[in-house]
Amino acid sequence: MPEIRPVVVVRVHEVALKGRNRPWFMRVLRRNLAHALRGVPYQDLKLRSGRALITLNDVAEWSQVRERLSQVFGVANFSLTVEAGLPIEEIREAIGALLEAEGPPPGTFRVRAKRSNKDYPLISPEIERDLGAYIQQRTGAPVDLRRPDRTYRVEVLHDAAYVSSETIPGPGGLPVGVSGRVVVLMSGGFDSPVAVYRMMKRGCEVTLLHCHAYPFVRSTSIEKVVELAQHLGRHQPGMRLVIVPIGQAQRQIAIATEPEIRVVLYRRLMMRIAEAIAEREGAKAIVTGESLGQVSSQTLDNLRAIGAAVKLPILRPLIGFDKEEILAEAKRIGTEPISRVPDDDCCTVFVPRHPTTHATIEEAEAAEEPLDVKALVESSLAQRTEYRGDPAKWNVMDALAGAA
Ligand SMILES: Nc1ncnc2c1ncn2[C@@H]1O[C@H](COP(=O)(O)OP(=O)(O)OP(=O)(O)O)[C@@H](O)[C@H]1O
Repeated sequence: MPEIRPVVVVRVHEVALKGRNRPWFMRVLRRNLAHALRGVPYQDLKLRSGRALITLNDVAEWSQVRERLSQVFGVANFSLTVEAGLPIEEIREAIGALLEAEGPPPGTFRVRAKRSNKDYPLISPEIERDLGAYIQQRTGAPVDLRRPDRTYRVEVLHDAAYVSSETIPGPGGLPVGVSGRVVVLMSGGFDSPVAVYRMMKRGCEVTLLHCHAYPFVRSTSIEKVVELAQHLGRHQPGMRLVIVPIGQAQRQIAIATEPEIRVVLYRRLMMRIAEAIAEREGAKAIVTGESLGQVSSQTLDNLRAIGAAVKLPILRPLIGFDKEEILAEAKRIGTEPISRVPDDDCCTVFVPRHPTTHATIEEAEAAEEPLDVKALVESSLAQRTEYRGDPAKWNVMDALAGAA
């Protein structure tokens, strides 16, 4: 019996592998896998034939690796495998080792073979027949090609073969980093963290931006956003968070403008701050957690008046979602318990109970006329706190000191 070498085979969707971007795509995935596996002991992580192979020192490492891989976008599925040499006898032995470790199939079984090594002397159906006969002879289990109770998978690469019995679905999506960077406007609420998750799943690196009115209101939203960023940082190497106090700017807006339009003006201020940060960060779009008609500030008219303050595209991944759908996703991705903590929304300071629901761009621009908008953006930005590096080391006190 050969020594069992446990190797986790990580697979990506075929479609993502097409074209000239493939090597780069795989390198980004490799970086993200290494990030997800930090602190977990494993022997080696390498790329082979459009897969990532993680060699473990011991099968005992598997449960931790399995848990971490479920956080890595771009992973279609993965399996714990036994590595074998290329000769069919060695692949048989590896199947034997797998049967010894896991026991016989729970009922019927089939073998599925796939060759990236097209020079291999046997074609896939021949490999399947050979190994199927071997398993049958060893265990007596019957073959069922249509609806087997267990499928053994064999992947023949150029320098080794890998056999496995369980395929675990990954989160799918694209590796974080292949789609470019966005700035996400992040409150402490339920929606924006879900918007962050959605954008990361489509391959975007995110810089989070939180605006707050501390010390005019409590600091809870800042604490929540730092915690949310730490939680979401599991998916992205190099998470970034920028915290900007806008209480002073809001006060100046409140002095110079009618109450009904202030929420729209606060949002336009946030958009401009986001655009300034996007420029510094090399981000190509601004993202919000807005969903149409959810609250009074999210009517089509107001979204238009708010969006007109900036030139960058504004992406709203949740625009067509119901609150229940967003909440269900927030629970699934683990941000709901953090978002649930009550906080003070900075957009409610100095505003009436019934703000306008149908602002026009002209009204917003006219209301801003007495204000030096550029100076408001710059003075707010000057007080920002930037968090980079390992989110586990981020300290809320830095942002509070910056705003005091
Ligand atoms: N203090 C803030 N800092 C940065 N962005 C914010 C802030 N408040 C709101 N936003 C952005 O505006 C969007 C709409 O916020 P609003 O408070 O109107 O709705 P919401 O449904 O409560 O959203 P959320 O659940 O994300 O707070 C948020 O999803 C977020 O993208």
